[in-house]
Amino acid sequence: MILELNHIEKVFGEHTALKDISFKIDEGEIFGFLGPSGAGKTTTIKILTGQLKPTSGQATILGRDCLKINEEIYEQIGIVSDTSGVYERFSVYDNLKAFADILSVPYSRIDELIEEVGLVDQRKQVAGKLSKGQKQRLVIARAMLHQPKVLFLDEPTSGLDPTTANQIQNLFLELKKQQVGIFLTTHNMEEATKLCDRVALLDRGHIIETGAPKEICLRHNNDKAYKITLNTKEEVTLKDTASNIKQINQWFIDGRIETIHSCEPTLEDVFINVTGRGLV
Ligand SMILES: Nc1ncnc2c1ncn2[C@@H]1O[C@H](COP(=O)(O)OP(=O)(O)OP(=O)(O)O)[C@@H](O)[C@H]1O
Repeated sequence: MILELNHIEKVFGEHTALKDISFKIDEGEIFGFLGPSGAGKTTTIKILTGQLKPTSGQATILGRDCLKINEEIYEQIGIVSDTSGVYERFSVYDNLKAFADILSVPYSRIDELIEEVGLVDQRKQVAGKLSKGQKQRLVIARAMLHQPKVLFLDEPTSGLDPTTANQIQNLFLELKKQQVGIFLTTHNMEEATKLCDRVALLDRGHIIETGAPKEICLRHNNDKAYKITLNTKEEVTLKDTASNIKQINQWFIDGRIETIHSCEPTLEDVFINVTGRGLV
């Protein structure tokens, strides 16, 4: 077990930011924490990384109480929160070298990582002149420098174009193969569906659903329906009723169906159905 939260509550003054939060993350698992702004995602990361004390409940990371995280545990944690902390005037290589010195990581690891995150052409470029996506890769490389067992990714692809976001997401899938346990917060349900083994949907400090993305969507597939494109290019959506299924069968027999898809809800639909509000 890499992370475990048991009945965590966090109260700020009059405001309860987290209420009865429990989940576990295993090695090689990507766990997504999905919720709109203010839901409590960052507060959870702060509790898990020992930056904030919970009001009640217990949090452990790599077998140690999060309130007692020592250097040995910190050396096994990587955090990607935003692009602050990058030395703008240093090159990509020198940024990583500075952190390698702090973390006593051999320099051979720097080039290995530069290659892994796809910054070989930018190796000598100053960080201040990197694109947003390149800078994010640098931040990820920095978080991976000491080969942590746990990685916290707080909105890691927010503001990136879809192609860059996709490349960065693939990097996380590579890390998963290396058995890194990843805690990912995002507003982006497509990202969560692509990356996460399990997710928790967080609404105003409460977990309202948890499970594998597909499992959650199927659990909420109450109004089963099919979206069909006919060979006349006409598009129809039919509910799963006996007469509609008969009609669909007939269209198949007559060779009239060009495409057919089931219409199960997305994670965003589930969130809206349960809370009445969107994820963003
Ligand atoms: N130090 C603090 N003092 C008082 N209230 C706080 C503090 N930190 C967070 N909160 C409140 O706790 C709630 C959860 O905040 P948190 O930053 O965890 O949300 P979030 O889900 O990370 O949002 P975002 O996606 O915008 O980063 C919010 O209502 C916020 O105002």
